[in-house]
Amino acid sequence: MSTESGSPIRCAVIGAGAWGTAIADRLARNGHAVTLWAREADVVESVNTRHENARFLAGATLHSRLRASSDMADALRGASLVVYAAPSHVLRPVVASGATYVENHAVLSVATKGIERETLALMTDVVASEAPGRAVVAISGPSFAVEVAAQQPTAVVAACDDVSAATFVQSAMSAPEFRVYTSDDVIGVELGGALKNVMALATGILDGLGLGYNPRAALMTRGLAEMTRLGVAIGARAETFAGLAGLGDLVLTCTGALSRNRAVGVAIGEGQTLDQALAGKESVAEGVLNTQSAKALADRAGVELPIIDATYRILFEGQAPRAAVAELMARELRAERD
Ligand SMILES: NC(=O)C1=CN([C@@H]2O[C@H](COP(=O)(O)OP(=O)(O)OC[C@H]3O[C@@H](n4cnc5c(N)ncnc54)[C@H](O)[C@@H]3O)[C@@H](O)[C@H]2O)C=CC1
Ligand SMILES: O=C(CO)COP(=O)(O)O
Repeated sequence: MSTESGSPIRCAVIGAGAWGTAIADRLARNGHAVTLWAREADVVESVNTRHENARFLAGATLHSRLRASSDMADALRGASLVVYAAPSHVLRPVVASGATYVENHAVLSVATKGIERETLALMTDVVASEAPGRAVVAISGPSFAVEVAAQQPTAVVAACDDVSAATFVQSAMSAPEFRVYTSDDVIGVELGGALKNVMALATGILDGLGLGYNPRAALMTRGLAEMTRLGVAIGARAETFAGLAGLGDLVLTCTGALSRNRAVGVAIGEGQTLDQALAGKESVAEGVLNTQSAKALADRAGVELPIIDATYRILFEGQAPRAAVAELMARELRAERD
């Protein structure tokens, strides 16, 4: 299964939002033959004729070898590597709609960050259940699509319990400006990517309230403790949350001005409702749905997550952000390690 960097393979990237487009471009730059599946005809046209995804990644010049298609069979046939990058709420139907065209020998991978709301399944489990019989590798870590497309140095992690599948993805994607580590802690890597989006919303709310730097640092630190606590309860390793898909992505998304989740939080902290903050946006803020699924997952596992609960109350129960902050600060005093 191993691919030396430099031995070209056929790849399909399914989902042409900002992240799918940046990944497809990265693979094309490594010499692979890449087809990017997009559901929007204007995206296909824009990529194929102008080497740009004007709708979801405007301004980035894509490699001329990258081809887009709206035909799932065309994209998937002959592909040795398939990367799914549709948002979490539509990943299952997107994978299912192309499952019959996926090659038996293909390595599957998923770059979506989320927990399925209805089933509380991780994204690798969604892919595995809709296109069974192949290894599924989670790709996660601190990686704004626009910076990857601009070839700015980035490090991510590819996680699978099948080490050779993770190494296959590592070899196919790595480049001087794109460093891919491997991991066998799929749950930790996936949960880190899903939960940091909730923390980005929460830190955005603090920033929107104008509360300064102290609460942001406190929230990120205690947020990481919550992420780790839930992860360990469902089978992840604690140290994974100190890695790229945990702390790394938490720092990026909670502090980076490019984060869509953080921006939604800022708008809410400034006084908008959730509907107002999301109005007119075509891009996804996964943290919104993932606040619901993370809370449900924690309830099922019997784990206490005060910051995620507070975010839930603000987003879905109308609690005033300042009241939620006051409630968090007034919780019973305890030792840090508890
Ligand atoms: N944008 C980024 O910098 C990064 C995004 N991600 C993750 O990648 C995933 C995809 O996000 P983006 O690429 O940013 O998306 P985006 O926000 O740029 O675009 C939205 C995407 O959703 C698709 N979509 C909307 N409704 C759909 C439907 N009913 N059926 C099928 N597809 C539908 C659109 O076709 C489009 O591809 C998310 O889980 C996100 O958290 C991960 C790392 C970086
Ligand atoms: O996951 C991301 C970077 O790693 C992107 O975060 P946002 O979806 O908040 O922009």
